[in-house]
Amino acid sequence: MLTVTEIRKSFGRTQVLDRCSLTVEKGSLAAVLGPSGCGKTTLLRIIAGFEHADAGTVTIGDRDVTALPPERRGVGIVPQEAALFPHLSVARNVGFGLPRGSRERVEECLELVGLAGYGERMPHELSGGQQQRVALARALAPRPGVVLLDEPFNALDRSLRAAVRDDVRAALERAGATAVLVTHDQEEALSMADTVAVMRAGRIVQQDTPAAVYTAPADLGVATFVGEAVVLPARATGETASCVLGDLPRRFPGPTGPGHVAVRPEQLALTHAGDAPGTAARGRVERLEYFGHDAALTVLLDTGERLRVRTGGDVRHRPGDRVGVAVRGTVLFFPE
Ligand SMILES: Nc1ncnc2c1ncn2[C@@H]1O[C@H](COP(=O)(O)OP(=O)(O)OP(=O)(O)O)[C@@H](O)[C@H]1O
Repeated sequence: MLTVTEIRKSFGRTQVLDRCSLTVEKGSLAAVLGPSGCGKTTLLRIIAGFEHADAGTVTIGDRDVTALPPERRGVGIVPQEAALFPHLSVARNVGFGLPRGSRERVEECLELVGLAGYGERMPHELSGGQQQRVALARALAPRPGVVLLDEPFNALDRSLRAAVRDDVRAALERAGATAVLVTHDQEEALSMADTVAVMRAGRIVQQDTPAAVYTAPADLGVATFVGEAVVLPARATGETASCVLGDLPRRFPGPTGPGHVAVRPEQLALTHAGDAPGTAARGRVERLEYFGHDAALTVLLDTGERLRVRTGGDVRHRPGDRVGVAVRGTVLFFPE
């Protein structure tokens, strides 16, 4: 288990981490998700020991490693680009940090990442995805207490990314590794991790399962950063939130007052204008983006707001059409 408690870090006058806390259960993968510049890399560097925190602690298992140098922490790192030694074979790259005569462990680690039999190849004979898996094998080889992955799929092209993600996830699972993945890609975080830690301005503002972060975001910022959301001014009473889309049931009933609702695009349904009873809002389709498996329609409401609505691949509305908008399910309300 990895525990990061109340870390603070400033560079000069700029505070980069502000009471930053993170917990990763043994054998699980946590994704640290946040926009560029929020402090993700600094947090990783502090866990690895390349950077010293101004305050706070880092514990791995039952060891407080806060004051230890990197080589005594038992942390493995997979950098953004594999950074293999080009003149060493795959096996020698993986065995680099191990005592002599560790051939069996090298083989075992290559098998973990699905590259059994590749030991004698040279790095340039591998694809980008295979190189990244070798980098993971190298990080796992000394049996580290924690593996840190710093945006490890950035250098890979899109078509390769999903497959390499699956391979890396499976290898980490087989190795029983406790791992932290840093990413600014929400789909990557939601699909790969056991928990997602959402980072903003040097703090983890919410850490929970992917489903909980998506369906019960801690605040409006998390709701809009993790997944798309249509945000509208609203007024809540206990059970409902009223906005231009009608009086909508709240997912979490709470106090009365002004604030905002967040509606996921897949909760919005379009009807042919006027023909559905109970339609609270009407407007006109402005734009259609077709993605094959689904599509997004931008609707300009008669009241002036714009909504982005997700529909299935079978699109029944065209730009210029008059439509009604209905909301399915419950909505999130955030008081002001
Ligand atoms: N050694 C340093 N000296 C001064 N400022 C630094 C240093 N390292 C990082 N910073 C600043 O700290 C802030 C956070 O940087 P960090 O690299 O941790 O963010 P990040 O979330 O990893 O961003 P990205 O996703 O773009 O890599 C930035 O404003 C950066 O300029």
